Amino acid sequence: MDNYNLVEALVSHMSDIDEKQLLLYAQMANLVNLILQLPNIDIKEIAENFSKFACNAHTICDSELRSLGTGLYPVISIINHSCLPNAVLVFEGRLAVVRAVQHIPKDSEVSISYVETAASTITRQKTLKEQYLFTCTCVRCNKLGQYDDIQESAILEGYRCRDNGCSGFLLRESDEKGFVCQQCGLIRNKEEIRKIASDIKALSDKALKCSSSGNLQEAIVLYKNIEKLQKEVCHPFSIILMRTREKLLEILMQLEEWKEALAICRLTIPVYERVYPGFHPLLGLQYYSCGKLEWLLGETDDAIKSFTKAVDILRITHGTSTPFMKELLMKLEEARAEASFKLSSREDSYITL
Ligand SMILES: C[S@@+](CC[C@H](N)C(=O)[O-])C[C@H]1O[C@@H](n2cnc3c(N)ncnc32)[C@H](O)[C@@H]1O
Repeated sequence: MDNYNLVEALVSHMSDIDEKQLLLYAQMANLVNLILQLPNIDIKEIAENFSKFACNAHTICDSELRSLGTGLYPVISIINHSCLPNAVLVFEGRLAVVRAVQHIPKDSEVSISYVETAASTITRQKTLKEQYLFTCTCVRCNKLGQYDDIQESAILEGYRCRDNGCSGFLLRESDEKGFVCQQCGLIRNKEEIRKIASDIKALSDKALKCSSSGNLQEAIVLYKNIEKLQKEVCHPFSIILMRTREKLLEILMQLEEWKEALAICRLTIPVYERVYPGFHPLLGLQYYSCGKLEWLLGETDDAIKSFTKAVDILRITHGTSTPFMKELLMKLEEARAEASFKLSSREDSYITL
């Protein structure tokens, strides 16, 4: 590396990590020493670099945010985290690009998110503390414990009301026997929820085994059953239900079950809009998937709407000059051309009649 002095300046948190982790880094450093056999090697420095890597490295993704590996970008590592960031980090090949997703006033700090933002405050804070060793005090985290934050967490990771027509969220009853809907007051029995949760767990274990062993047909059946059970217990805007649908979508796409895939993709959109608001790349990409499925299935007008929404977001997060964006813009143009061709053929047939 030409600019090792930048690595030297990175935060390592060596004094904050626990003994078990320290020992692991020391063992890894010894292994490096054994392999390299260099004279004057500083084992402590190598151990410290492992620690630096853990809290400064970024996941390198392709344009569709599929993970490709991990890399240390010392200049990008200057950027702090926020759960409501004003910028995103994307990769163009190996090149790391930070793009603003909102107006950033002069002299204010640029922030990106180190973690999945679609999670409750407690979950986000736990991940940040464990991996990056700090307590986040961003605008979202500062609401921890306030009614809005409790409501948001209960919607994202909690349970739904027993009445299917009610969109309320549930909180634990003071005597811990069940959960009370904060909208209609209905009580949901703890045992009923526990039973469904344990059925979901058993099915999830099986589904995971099936999908990793390539038994996709069986996996689909199991994920559909999981989705059915989760719909009974999870709030309609639950991210747990959303993750199951993402898994279903992924397998349906692999099996080329386009119609069912589109139905599932459409179900995820309102949840994505809620949990990835503004110019979030994941929302843009979900619109893009939706558009591709609609176009494939001949639903050209809907495809144009979805591609347009994808372009509106992804031109901000991904720029407009990458091959990925050029392909999306071309698809939008082709869909528009197809729609006008369909329209003119319809008009021609009216004239003939
Ligand atoms: C990639 S570095 C960011 C740059 C770092 N602040 C520095 O000065 O070198 C990640 C580390 O920065 C600190 N950090 C990042 N975001 C933070 C935030 N929102 N609040 C407090 N500390 C933060 C944490 O110590 C974290 O482990």
